[in-house]
Amino acid sequence: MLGAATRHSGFRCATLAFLSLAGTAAGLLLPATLGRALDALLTDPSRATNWVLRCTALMLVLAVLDACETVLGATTSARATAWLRERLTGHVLGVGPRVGHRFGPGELVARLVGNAAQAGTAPATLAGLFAALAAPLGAVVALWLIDPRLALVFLGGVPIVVAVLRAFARNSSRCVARYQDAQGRIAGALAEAIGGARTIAAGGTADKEVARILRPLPELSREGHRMWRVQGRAAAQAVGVAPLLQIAVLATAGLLLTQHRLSVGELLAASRYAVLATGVGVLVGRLGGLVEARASARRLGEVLDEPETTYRRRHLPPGQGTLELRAVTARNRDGRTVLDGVDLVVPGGTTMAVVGRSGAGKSLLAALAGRLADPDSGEVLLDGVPLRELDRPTLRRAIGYAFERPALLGETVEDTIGFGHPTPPPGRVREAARTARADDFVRRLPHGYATPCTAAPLSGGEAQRLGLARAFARGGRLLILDDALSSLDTVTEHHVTEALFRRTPGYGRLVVAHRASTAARADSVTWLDGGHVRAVGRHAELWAQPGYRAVFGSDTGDERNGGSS
Ligand SMILES: Nc1ncnc2c1ncn2[C@@H]1O[C@H](COP(=O)(O)OP(=O)(O)OP(=O)(O)O)[C@@H](O)[C@H]1O
Repeated sequence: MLGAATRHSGFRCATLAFLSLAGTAAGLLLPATLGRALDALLTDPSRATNWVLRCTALMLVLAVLDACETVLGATTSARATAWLRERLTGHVLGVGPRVGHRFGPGELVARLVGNAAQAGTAPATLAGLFAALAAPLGAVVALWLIDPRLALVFLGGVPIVVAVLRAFARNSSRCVARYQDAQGRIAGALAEAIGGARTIAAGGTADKEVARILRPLPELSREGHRMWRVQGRAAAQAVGVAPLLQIAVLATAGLLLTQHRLSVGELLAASRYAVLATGVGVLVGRLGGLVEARASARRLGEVLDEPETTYRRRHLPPGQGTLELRAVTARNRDGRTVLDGVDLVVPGGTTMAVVGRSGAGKSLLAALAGRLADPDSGEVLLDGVPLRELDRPTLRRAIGYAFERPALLGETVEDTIGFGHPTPPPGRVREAARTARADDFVRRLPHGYATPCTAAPLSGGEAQRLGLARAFARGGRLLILDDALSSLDTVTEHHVTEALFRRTPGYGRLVVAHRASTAARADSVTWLDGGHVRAVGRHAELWAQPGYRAVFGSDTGDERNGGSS
């Protein structure tokens, strides 16, 4: 993941590394130039101006390079973050609902926002790290050039510095990973609570919820403190070692000066190179940044590892939306088999209701029927073609969905009904709204169909009618309603199902139903029980069985005709 982000910012990263290295080179030249200027001032003042001017030029170059590095570093991080977020968002939507089931919306948002921003700093940090490494290395070489003994004295203390840095990288990466996990859990619980705000308010459990959301807080605090301790320890050890090394180099340089092997200027240069060579503080900072970026990238990588749904290139032959499930087995995310070898045919041009007790797998079957999920084994076919072999536009044009709680996406009410690709023409949107019995209430909204969704507070039934209108407007040869009629009043439900179930040739309908009235109007009913299809038949025939009646919470025959006749 880090490699991909760095490759994406390749040119900027290379420029940044070049600027950082140029800054390091200028920084390394400065002590030698200062030393020369000092020697010239002491021995031959006529040459001193020249050296002083060189020192001034180097300082100017350093200031300009530093400014460029700051701007380029910030924009490189911003661009890498934007690229990561775009890639991740595309991937999450490409995988489909499965990824939401695995990570939860809060955790995904935390990764997409927080972790992507941290991982996005990696290319700039990496470029800076090279420069931060080059400075001490260059300083040691400079010490060697002044006098090899100075470099040897310094190198004697290097193993301690390396040990400090290694311990820092190892310990801090553990703390950072745990810290980010705790952050993700808080975000996940918060998103759940926001989604369930009504339930929490009704239950009067706000305080308990706050406690639940913030449960990982002590762990967060513990890991945060541990991180500071690791960083503090590394800095303290570095601070302890650095002055000792600097004094050793300076003492050696002083000795060499008394033996006339070094000039005063070289002593000055050596003292500054000793400071540069022990500049572990910058390295610790850069290394810390890289550790955080790596931990974040690991969390993004987990999301990207979730395989995207793949499509093939087949198209559909002419047909009326015949749906077929062949030996379909599907498990939930805990590995429990929900549907076990289900065989089912919904003949084109007919309506089939799917009924069963809560948790029987009706919604899962609806998801498999339109390839919102793939079965673990078996095959789902539309007009004889396996769904896995269809190309995406063909699949999505052929199958329309309406859900129990439709998401009202789009700017206006008209947008939300026409949501999808291609956008249906306005005439079709109105017609679909009339079929779904949504036209009346939409026209009563402040700006009718142009009312922004945010300014249209809708009841559950109204939202469901917009969801139904969306499915009708999109058309297609198979329409799947997953409990999409549950919030409609019985009169509206009657009208909608009449319009929907009217023997309209040309497309099939699969309707997850909880009400006997809905099942009664379908051409046939599939009764799911214990992972299997227990029976397929007409509602009136199945009603004779007590087990079937119990699905609707009734053991009397009163609802035989759906209670609506
Ligand atoms: N798209 C899906 N992918 C994987 N598992 C799913 C999917 N939809 C539902 N499940 C799982 O299938 C099991 C049955 O849930 P499902 O929602 O299908 O039952 P249901 O019969 O529709 O229940 P209810 O009438 O209460 O809505 C659950 O364990 C659920 O987590």
